[in-house]
Amino acid sequence: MITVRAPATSANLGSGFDVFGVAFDRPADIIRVERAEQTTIDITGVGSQYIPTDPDANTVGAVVEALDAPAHIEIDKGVRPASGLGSSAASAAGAAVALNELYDRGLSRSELVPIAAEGEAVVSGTAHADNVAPSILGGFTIATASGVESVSTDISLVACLPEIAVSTRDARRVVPETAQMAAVVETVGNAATLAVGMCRGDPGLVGRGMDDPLVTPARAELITGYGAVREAAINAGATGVTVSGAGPSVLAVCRARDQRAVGNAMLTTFDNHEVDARVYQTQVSDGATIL
Ligand SMILES: Nc1ncnc2c1ncn2[C@@H]1O[C@H](COP(=O)(O)OP(=O)(O)OP(=O)(O)O)[C@@H](O)[C@H]1O
Ligand SMILES: N[C@@H](CCO)C(=O)O
Repeated sequence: MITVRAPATSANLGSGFDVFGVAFDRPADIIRVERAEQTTIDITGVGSQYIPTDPDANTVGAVVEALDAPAHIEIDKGVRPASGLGSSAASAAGAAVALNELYDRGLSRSELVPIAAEGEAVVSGTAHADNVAPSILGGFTIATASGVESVSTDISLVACLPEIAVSTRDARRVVPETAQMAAVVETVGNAATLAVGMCRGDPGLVGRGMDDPLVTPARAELITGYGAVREAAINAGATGVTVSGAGPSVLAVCRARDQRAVGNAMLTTFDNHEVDARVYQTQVSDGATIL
C-alpha cells in the first residue's frame, strides 16, 4: 500500500486565472492505494457524503485511467468539496503521486500535473491545472499549456471558508467570455507584480498583484458578504484579498504577525452576515508527500 498526503491549494490568486496556484500546509487529503483488478473507491472525512465513489465521476478515476493503474483507493478528505481550496484537485494530485509510485511508472512530478488535471475535467468540464500543479509540486506555481513552473516562497496566507457551497462548474459559468483591452492590460501588470512578489517573498507586492478586474467581480457576487469580508481583512492588515479558486473561500495574503487579526476580522464579518465560517492560518508550503 502507498499512502500520500496531498495539500489543499488556492488557484487564480486573482490576476492569474487558470494559471497561478499555491500549496497550503493544511488542510490535506490522505490517499491510500493498493493494486486491484478493478478500481474501487472508499471515501471518509469532511464532505465525503457529497463525493461520488463511482470512478467515472470521481477525480481519482480519471487519474487511474490516464496511468492505466487500477487500484483500491481510500480517500480521507481533509479538504471540503466545493470549497475553493482545491478539494477535487487534492485527491487527483494525491492519486497521481501514489499510483505513479505503486505501479512504478517513473513519471516526474511535472509529468504528473497534466495527468492529475484530467480529474478536474471530470468535475468542472475543463482540465485546468492550476490546483493540481501546486498540490503535486508545492510552492507558487505557474501552469500554462506549455508546462509548469514552481518556486518555493515564504508567504503567509489566511483562507476563510464560509458554510456556503459554490461548485467550480457553476462559478465558471459566470466568467465573462470577452474582456476590454484596458482590463487585460491591468491584469497582466498585476499578475507580473504578483509573480515578482512571490519570487522575492514580499507580501506587499503579492497582495498588490492580486487585484483582478476580469473574473473576481462576477464571482464575488456568489459569496454572501464578500465585499465586507475583504474590507475587514484589509483593515486588519491583509496586503491583498481575493476569491480562492472558484470560491466560496476568501484568500488573504498578509505578514505573519497579522495572520490572527486578519482571520478574526474575516470570521467576525461573515458572522455579521449570518454565515458560519472557519479559518485556516497557513503559508505557501510543500506539495504532496509519500508517507
Ligand atoms: N475526490 C474528490 N474530492 C472532492 N470532490 C470531488 C472528488 N471527486 C469528485 N468530486 C466532486 O467535485 C466537486 C467539488 O469540486 P469543485 O472543483 O467544485 O470544488 P473545489 O475543488 O473545492 O474547488 P476549487 O477547484 O475552486 O478550489 C463536488 O461536486 C464533488 O462531488
Ligand atoms: N482556475 C479554476 C480554479 C477552480 O477550480 C477556476 O477558477 O475556475
